[in-house]
Order: sequence, then structure tokens, then C-alpha cells
Amino acid sequence: MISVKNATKSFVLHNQGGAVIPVMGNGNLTVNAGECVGLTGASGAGKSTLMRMIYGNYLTQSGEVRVGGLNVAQAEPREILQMRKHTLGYVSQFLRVVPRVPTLNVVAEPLLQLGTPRDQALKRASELLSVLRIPERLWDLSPLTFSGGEQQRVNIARGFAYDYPALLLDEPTASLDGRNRETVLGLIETAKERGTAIVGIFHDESARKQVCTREIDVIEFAPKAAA
Ligand SMILES: Nc1ncnc2c1ncn2[C@@H]1O[C@H](COP(=O)(O)OP(=O)(O)OP(=O)(O)O)[C@@H](O)[C@H]1O
Repeated sequence: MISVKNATKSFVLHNQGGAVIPVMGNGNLTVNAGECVGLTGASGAGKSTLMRMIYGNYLTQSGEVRVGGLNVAQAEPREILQMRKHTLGYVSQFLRVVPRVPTLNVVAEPLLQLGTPRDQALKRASELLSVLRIPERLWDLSPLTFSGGEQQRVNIARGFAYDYPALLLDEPTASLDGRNRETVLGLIETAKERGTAIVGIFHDESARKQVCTREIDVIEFAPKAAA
């Protein structure tokens, strides 16, 4: 479902004399349906960079990054937008939303964009918000003023509203208490059972051991000089 082959990535800092920061020299990764691969490696090793290359936020310099049938490394922006709508979900670490949109709509939005009838989309959104213990009195408010853990749960609810065939999870349990952490790990297990291909970053080692079918240290992908 997700495959990365011989991928390379450097950053060029144009505002700092064109300094070049090589981050990836040879990225190789295959994630099949129903697998959850945990990315590990020291801070700054390139875990988030690889996730962003897969999502098409960061350009891959050479090599291949495939999601379903699409080579993201070579894709047109409109193809990447289609992939994000239909194939690949992304639960980032922090919630980014349009101000004043109620939480229920924020969560239902991926389903509404796919043409799901409004009542069905809102029903699914309310189920997820209940499961993730967001009090109903907050559903009509924008999540922008919510606590860190509440925002993270809204983000997770939105990421799981539609059953994407593939999913990227960046620290999905970072700000959560024990019960909510277990709930999120349960959602990940259910997605795996359904056949979702998942790539995740979990600094919480026991969460990683619980849900990941495999771990890969991104140091393996480092440019030669940095390895
Ligand atoms: N947009 C960017 N511009 C320039 N350099 C970047 C950019 N994004 C990442 N980097 C650099 O790439 C390297 C890898 O960063 P990345 O965030 O992928 O690491 P990470 O393994 O996810 O770290 P952490 O565990 O601390 O989140 C770092 O040296 C970082 O400074």
C-alpha cells in the first residue's frame, strides 16, 4: 500500500547562504495492508520528514514514494489532493483548523468532502467524539480553545472518521491520559484489522510495542556521511 524506494531528501536553506542539510540518503520502506510500522530513531534523524514525504508535503528529490498506485514523488498537486481525500489520512501532532468551525463539523469534514450524506457524517463524528470522551457540550464550539489533550483527540477523531486505506500517525498518544491512550490504541488496532496500512511515530515505547507489527530505525536511511 505504501512503498518507498531509494528515496533521498536534503533541505536547502535559502535564507542561510544556501546551506544544504542532507537528511535521507536511501529511504526504503514497504507497508502492506493491515501492518503498522513504527518509525524510530534519534531526534532529528528524519522520522517526521519521511512522513511528510509520504504525505506529499515535502518533495522527494529522487527515488519513489508510492501510495496505492500513485508515485507521490512525481505527482501533480491535484493528484496529491485526491490521494489525501481518498487514500491517505494523516493525524499530525497538532490540530490545524479553520477558526470558528464547530468541532462536530471539523471531525465530519473528511466524510462530507467525500460526499457522505450529512446526517451519516455527523453521526460518525459524534460516535468518535463520544468514544474519545469529548463532552457533548463542546461539540458546537471550535476546538481552537480546547486543551492540548482535547485537541489531540479531536484530531484523532477526524483522522479516523473515514476508513482510509492508509494512515500516517505522528505521536497520536502524546498528550493523552491512560484511558484515552488505550482508546486511541484500540482505534489503531481496529484500523489494522480492517486492513489499513499504517506508518506511525510513537515516542511512547509501550504504545509502540502494543500496536506496531514492525519497527524501522530511520538511521538506516541516513546519508552515508551521517550514518
Ligand atoms: N522544513 C525544514 N527545513 C529545513 N530543515 C528541516 C526541515 N524539516 C526538517 N528539517 C531537518 O531535517 C532533520 C530531520 O528532522 P525531522 O523533524 O524529520 O526529525 P525527527 O526524527 O522527526 O525528530 P523528532 O523526533 O525530534 O521529532 C533535522 O535536522 C531538521 O532540522
